[in-house]
Amino acid sequence: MSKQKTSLSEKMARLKDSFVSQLPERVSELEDALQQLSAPTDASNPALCTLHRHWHSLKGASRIFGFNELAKIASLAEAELQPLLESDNSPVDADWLVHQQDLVKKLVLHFASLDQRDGVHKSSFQVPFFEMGQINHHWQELGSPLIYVCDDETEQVEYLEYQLQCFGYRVRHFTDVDDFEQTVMQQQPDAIVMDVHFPQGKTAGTETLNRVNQRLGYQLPALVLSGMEHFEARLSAYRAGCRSYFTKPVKPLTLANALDKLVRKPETDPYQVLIVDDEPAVAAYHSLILENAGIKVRQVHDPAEVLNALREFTPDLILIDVYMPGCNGYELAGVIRQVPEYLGISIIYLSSETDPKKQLSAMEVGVEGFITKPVVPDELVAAVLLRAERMRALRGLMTRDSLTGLYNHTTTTEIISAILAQASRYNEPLVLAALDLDLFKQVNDNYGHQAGDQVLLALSHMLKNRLRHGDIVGRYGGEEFVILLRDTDIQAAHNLLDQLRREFSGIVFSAGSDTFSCSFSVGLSTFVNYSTLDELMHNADNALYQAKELGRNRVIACSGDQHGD
Ligand SMILES: Nc1nc2c(ncn2[C@@H]2O[C@H](COP(=O)(O)OP(=O)(O)OP(=O)(O)O)[C@@H](O)[C@H]2O)c(=O)[nH]1
Repeated sequence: MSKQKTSLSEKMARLKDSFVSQLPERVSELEDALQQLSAPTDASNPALCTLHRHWHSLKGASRIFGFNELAKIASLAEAELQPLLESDNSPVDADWLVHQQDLVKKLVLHFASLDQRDGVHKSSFQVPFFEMGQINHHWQELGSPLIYVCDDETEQVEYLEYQLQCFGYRVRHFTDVDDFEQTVMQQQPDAIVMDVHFPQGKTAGTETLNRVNQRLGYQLPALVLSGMEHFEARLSAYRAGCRSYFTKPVKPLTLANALDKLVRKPETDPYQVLIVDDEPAVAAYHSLILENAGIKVRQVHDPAEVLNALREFTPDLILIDVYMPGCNGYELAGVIRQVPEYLGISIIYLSSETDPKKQLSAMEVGVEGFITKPVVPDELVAAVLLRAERMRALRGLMTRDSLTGLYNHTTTTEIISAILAQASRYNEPLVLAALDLDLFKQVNDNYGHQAGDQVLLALSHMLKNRLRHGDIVGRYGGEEFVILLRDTDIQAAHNLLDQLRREFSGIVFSAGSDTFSCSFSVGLSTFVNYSTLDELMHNADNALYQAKELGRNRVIACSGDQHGD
């Protein structure tokens, strides 16, 4: 068992112990509620509600921690309460009360028998469900993706290697399949571009790939780039796990897009979930399950605190318990839905309520689903991931530019403004770059709008691959981009953008039989404490204007900044 699994099961065992140690308190709460009901009063309903809440939550927690007998007793008691709750203020009869008290006694007896069995709650705690798949963090390494290109046609490959580097890939070239095999067994790349035909055989390339996959025990992300078009070559590629097959010559952008799909990093920001449950142990239990799947969780135990929590924590999804004191889950969902900014957040009930009618009416306040406790951990993770992914995808449609996938104008402005406010507080050095493609109208006019789109795609591709995770890139307008480089001074920003400028102008685009290149100009401005986004943009735009005036294809820093062209 891995270290992580051990510590998880330890945490789970601690939660279970804490549930057990709180049982006497739960029993006295039940006894108090029954005591109140036995006193002759007109207002029996609030006491009935309290009693119902105690039984209900005991049922849920007992099921979660595997105390089935306790859960059965609580469930029976809860069912007996139901008709009384549904009929307005009908009196509680003596027999009914005695039966409820008997159930509490039964609970106490069962609890005592548990306690006599030495260490039962510790040793009986099994967490086999934590054997579920761990998140693959293989992609999250720093730097540009590393590509192995295995092809014995040196000239063609050198050209391709250069082009892929312009798109932000690191490339290592092998002309011999044996060399490739030896290296790949020691260091695996992010993706492979493999030829099929080598001196060792007609399908030696794909056979090598197949063998490597078998030796490693998993499939490396790979695609085939071959001069051969026949079926045997394609079949061997498929058998080696290559779902993409390109015949030479291939456009560098086409290949870069295919590689992008192979090496695409999953969302680097973990999904965020807010759990609202008045039972700290139950909230902690669900929290552990989700955290184990790489999800970031915040717990709130008092419904009145939810709006405060939402001001600091932006969840993709909120999981709400239904039965809570003061404000039930349905009411809380309604309150959250009153706030327009939170209308888009998915809300799911996590409750032991199994009555389908109640579940259905609970969803009327704009709640997306009902997960019944006790949950199967894998199912909870799957349900949460599914909705969180959808939520992110919807958010993506609103915040991203549809052609390039970069932030759109509005979102870029919002994100950069928020970062500037933070940078003022921490004195973080920042540089804003305004980037504009040169003579782009001519590209469209000479080679067509589609060719122009390819240039925009290539540029955004390069920027995404080459900038650091915390940097912000947005498509500000048609052929204008804005970049915020964090924790960077003007000199370093100048060097980086100048390097990108040189590489980008080296990309060869093709339109029909024509080929062409394209360049861009950049204006830079530095962030000084208290400067606003408008000021920064204004300064960067002035510098960009100068760059265009001076002949384009250059990077200029705003004259107030130390570094010129
Ligand atoms: N293909 C394509 N073209 C676009 C898109 N958005 C804007 N454009 C084009 O970008 C061109 C911008 O042209 P101009 O503003 O005259 O600038 P320029 O030709 O790049 O000249 P300089 O900026 O002075 O170097 C226009 O022809 C727009 O139609 C787009 O999404 N796709």
